[in-house]
Amino acid sequence: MSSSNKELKDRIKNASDNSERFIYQDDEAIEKPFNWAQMRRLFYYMKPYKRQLIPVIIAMIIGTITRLTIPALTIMAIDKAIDPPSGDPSYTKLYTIAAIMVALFIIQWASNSYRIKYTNIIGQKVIYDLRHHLFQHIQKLSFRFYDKRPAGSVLVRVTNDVNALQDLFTNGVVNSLMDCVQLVGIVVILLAWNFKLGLAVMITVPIMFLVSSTLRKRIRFAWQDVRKKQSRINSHLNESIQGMKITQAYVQEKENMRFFDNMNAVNVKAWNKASALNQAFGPVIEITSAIGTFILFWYGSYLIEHKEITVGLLVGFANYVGNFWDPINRLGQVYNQLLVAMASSERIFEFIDEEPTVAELGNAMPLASIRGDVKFDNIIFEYEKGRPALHGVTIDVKAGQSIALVGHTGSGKSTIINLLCRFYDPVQGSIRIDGQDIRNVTIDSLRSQVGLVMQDTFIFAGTIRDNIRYGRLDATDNEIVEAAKAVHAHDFIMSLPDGYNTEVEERGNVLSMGQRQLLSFARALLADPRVLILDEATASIDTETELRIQEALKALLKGRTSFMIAHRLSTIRNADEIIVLDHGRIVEQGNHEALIRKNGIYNGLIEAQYRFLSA
Ligand SMILES: Nc1ncnc2c1ncn2[C@@H]1O[C@H](COP(=O)(O)OP(=O)(O)OP(=O)(O)O)[C@@H](O)[C@H]1O
Repeated sequence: MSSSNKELKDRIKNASDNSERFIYQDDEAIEKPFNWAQMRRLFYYMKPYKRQLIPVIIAMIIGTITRLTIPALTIMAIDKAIDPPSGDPSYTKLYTIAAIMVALFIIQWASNSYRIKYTNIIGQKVIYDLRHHLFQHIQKLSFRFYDKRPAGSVLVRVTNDVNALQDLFTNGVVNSLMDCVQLVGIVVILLAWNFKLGLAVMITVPIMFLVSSTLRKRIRFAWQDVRKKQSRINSHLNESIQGMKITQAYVQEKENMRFFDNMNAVNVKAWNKASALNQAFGPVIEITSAIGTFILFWYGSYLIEHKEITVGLLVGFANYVGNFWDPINRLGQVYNQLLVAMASSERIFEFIDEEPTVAELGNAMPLASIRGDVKFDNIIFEYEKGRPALHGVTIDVKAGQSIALVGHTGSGKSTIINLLCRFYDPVQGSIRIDGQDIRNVTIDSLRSQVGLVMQDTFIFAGTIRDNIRYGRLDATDNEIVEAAKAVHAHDFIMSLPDGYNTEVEERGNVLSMGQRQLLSFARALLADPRVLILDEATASIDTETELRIQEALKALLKGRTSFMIAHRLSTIRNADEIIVLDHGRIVEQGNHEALIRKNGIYNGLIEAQYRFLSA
């Protein structure tokens, strides 16, 4: 429901940042001082397009020369053709000058069009390269990097920060070069034609510069504030949408709305302020340039009276002075862009300079086809210095064996699988597959032979078929169906409206938990890894699905070495070996019967968690 005008006005007036419930990290680039080293680094991205830039710069020079020539022709038209000293107007001269002017306008138009078109094309290529480089790099970064940052902040750098450089690369660089040439050209011409009048006209330049830079600075800060507010709205929206189910479940809609309204109003308030400042800019500039024009005509007519200049020259001066403020204005704008670009590029380079903590050795060899023997040798690992998550874990697994990892929450089960996939490297000890230390082999060759089925099955937006194919992109449709059949997913897929062509949304919200599990099994089976890691879903499912999943698991695990973070008793029971973890240590090990007989920690865990199932 919309609020009344007065209510809305009051809300905007009283909106305040301080009433915020959550703290959002500001992820918008503010500005940074100019930094040459960074600028050089940015320009490095333009290097591949050096040759393409040459015709653009030539077009820019032609455009500038023609622009500077046209007012000179106006003077000529007045002083030599319309009102020559002889007092006898010459139409032939006038037509010739007019024809030259038309030709120059056409040349100017053509060169400007060329320049604008190609600066945009080159700029977009540079932005493409930069985004490509950044994304390529962040894909290589290790889990430690992502542990420290919310996904949103990574996203902002790949999108907003790169976008912030767009203007600089597409228009900024070439246009400012053009503006500088034009400014210097005008100053030289004006002073050469009439030093005194030139100087008089330029008195307003420092005033204009001072006024414009002060005002611009305030406008810049005001818009930055708007962006900050908008980015908070984005963060809040992102969180709200993701947490919508919880909001509705806890009936927090009203509170959420109140909070959102405040943010919304804070944003409008900031926008109003920035926009008011923006509107003040135009008149201030116009008044200053009007003062310049006044000086020109006042002093110019004085000089005409004293026969120091001609009428044509005064008209020419007026023309040039008119062309004077635009470049000054644009240079001010580019300066603003540059400061924001400094902040954005600093943030981009911070990511690009980040080295993956799990690095591939220079002489790493691809891991040859493995059998699947896995050995953890006295592994010590810590996520944060001084807080070990694993204290000397040794596990020896023969190819084809299935291992169930059990233990209380936080006992180190996921850590073991993180290390086996080499998402992190141990602080001490080694992990060997078929006798080879996994640090000595290429990461791709390792991960392509170690399959991972996560608890939170990730379903991508696309068809069911594409989602299964993600396991092996060159799999045929037939292989996909075979994999689905093997893990008993075929029947439910066929019952969907379009079978394998059914479109599923990102994260697969339309599929049930069990169905998602089966899809991820099919995906893993297609990839056919020798070593399989499975983080079993914790959600309880009905007995029929449970049975189907157990059947599917059997098919999936057959002939593979497997590590399972098992939550279901049926899965744990079927494992060849159960490893019981407690606070990062292996405290018990053996098969289900042996461990139950032992009547130790495992028995306690099973008693506590699965009593109702095993009864
Ligand atoms: N990214 C991380 N950064 C810092 N500490 C972490 C990180 N991930 C896990 N830990 C810590 O390491 C320890 C082991 O965690 P791990 O995730 O391996 O436990 P888990 O047995 O898999 O638990 P759960 O059953 O709840 O998933 C815990 O104390 C946890 O707080």
